[in-house]
Amino acid sequence: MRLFTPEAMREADGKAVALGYPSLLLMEWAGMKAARVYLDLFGKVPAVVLAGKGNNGGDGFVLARHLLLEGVRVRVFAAEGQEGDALLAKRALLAHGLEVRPLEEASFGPGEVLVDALFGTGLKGPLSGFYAGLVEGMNASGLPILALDLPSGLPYAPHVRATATVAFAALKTPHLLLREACGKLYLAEIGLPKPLLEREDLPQVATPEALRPLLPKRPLTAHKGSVGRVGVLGGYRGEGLRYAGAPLLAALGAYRMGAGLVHLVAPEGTPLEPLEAVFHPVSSPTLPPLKVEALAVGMGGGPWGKAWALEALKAGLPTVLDADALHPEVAEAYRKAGLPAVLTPHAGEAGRLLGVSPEEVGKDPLGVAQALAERFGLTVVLKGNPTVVAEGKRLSLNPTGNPALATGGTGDVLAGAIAALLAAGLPPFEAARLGVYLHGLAGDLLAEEKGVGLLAREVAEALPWARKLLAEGRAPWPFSRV
Ligand SMILES: NC(=O)C1=CN([C@@H]2O[C@H](COP(=O)(O)OP(=O)(O)OC[C@H]3O[C@@H](n4cnc5c(N)ncnc54)[C@H](O)[C@@H]3O)[C@@H](O)[C@H]2O)[C@@H](O)CC1
Ligand SMILES: Nc1ncnc2c1ncn2[C@@H]1O[C@H](COP(=O)(O)OP(=O)(O)O)[C@@H](O)[C@H]1O
Ligand SMILES: [K+]
Repeated sequence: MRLFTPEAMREADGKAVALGYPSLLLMEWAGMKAARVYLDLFGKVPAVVLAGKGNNGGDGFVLARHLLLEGVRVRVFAAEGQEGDALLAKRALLAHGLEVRPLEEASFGPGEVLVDALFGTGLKGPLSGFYAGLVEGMNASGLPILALDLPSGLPYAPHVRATATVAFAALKTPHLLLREACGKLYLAEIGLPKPLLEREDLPQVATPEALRPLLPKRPLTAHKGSVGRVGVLGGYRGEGLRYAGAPLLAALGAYRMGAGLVHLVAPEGTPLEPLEAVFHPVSSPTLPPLKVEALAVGMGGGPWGKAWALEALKAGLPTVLDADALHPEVAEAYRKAGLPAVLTPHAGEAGRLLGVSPEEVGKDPLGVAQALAERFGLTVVLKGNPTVVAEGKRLSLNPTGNPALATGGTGDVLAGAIAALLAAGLPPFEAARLGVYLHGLAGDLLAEEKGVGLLAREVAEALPWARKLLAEGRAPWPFSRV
């Protein structure tokens, strides 16, 4: 599935029309599907539809007509000046005898649901004046808001903070990058010819359908030496902060992602856990001879991080570079060696790699992930919400994961998990996408069951559960499809 920009969406709409597909049909399906979502979420609670003068407003008129037909009390306030499909949709509504009043007279109160049909993909620049005030009033009302296509105002401020959003035809960039504003996300099929949605030049959204075939097979004859062995190199012994558990969590992540054997190379004195690992206590960052197919390096490495990574380079294996191994000179060395390495920075580490602030990273995660991938010629996992995976020109956004994962050690688990998939033979981009997806899904399953307060080791323990759901075709979609 591809992530559309508003421009790409307009192009697809335009192509459908050029093929002879009537655009009014798209609008009819959009409004009808949104009405269905409204009924599912709010039943017969009275609706106040706020419609702009563009096609987003047109979707609002269609929704109003369908709600009316279902016996919902609807009040409609609309901007003046509709043309084309939006005007036809307005006339169809008027034919049902409903009054459409000027937007300036908009009023709403307790016991009503607001439908935001003000602006969609046609917004140019931030809202100001009357519209900014209207949007702020809608948010301040505390009433539920169903946004059509996009919460109005996005990607700028101010914007509507929706309870739920129905995205039409495809997910657009703000749906994933500014997800907080969207509330519960629905993706509505509105009848666009399918080939128009297949755009290889756009970023991908990782779907269960696309990832399931990547799951490494486990033949009957599998043994612990045949399904992927992982070496974990990390930890630090000296002055300053010590994350002694970090490499242990990576080892756990690797095992729980299906590794046959995990070798743990860590400073003397590191707890000998998990029990299932093969331990190699060392007095300084060194690479002992290991029979493994992939490495995870840097977790808890502190001042040893760089040395761990440069030692690990000698193995010439697919490697996940995490945490303290994430330095420009390390990434450069792996690029020169032509090794399939996966960098797994969070915003702070990505900023360090590129020489920008974490805030700058947060403003443009897609651009930053791509810039890192191009600069170092490696695979990049830029962690956050959403996590972005980049390699060359390819970009993939991960739809799973939630704020319950914002707790110490979950990134270490991820590094080990991706290394296990590399060891099982997946290419780096695929290992990264699948690892990130399953790690996020594990977090989602746990959050659903327990809420906030997860431990990183529990996330590792939930990886087989996530993997099983995906393998059986039962992985829940993070967005409802209508
Ligand atoms: N064939 C299509 O194009 C379809 C479009 N659909 C809907 O149409 C939407 C896009 O429609 P439009 O392209 O008409 O655009 P919108 O309806 O999103 O908004 C365009 C209107 O907003 C005004 N405007 C733009 N920026 C503004 C600002 N900063 N302050 C105040 N006014 C501003 C423009 O002058 C224009 O009147 C989609 O989001 C979707 O909801 C759906 O009906 C499905 C089919
Ligand atoms: N708000 C959030 N939504 C989704 N995922 C999150 C959120 N916060 C953290 N995560 C995930 O949790 C992990 C945290 O990794 P990281 O910051 O490296 O932690 P640590 O260094 O403690 O292991 C990443 O996979 C990240 O994507
Ligand atoms: K809208």
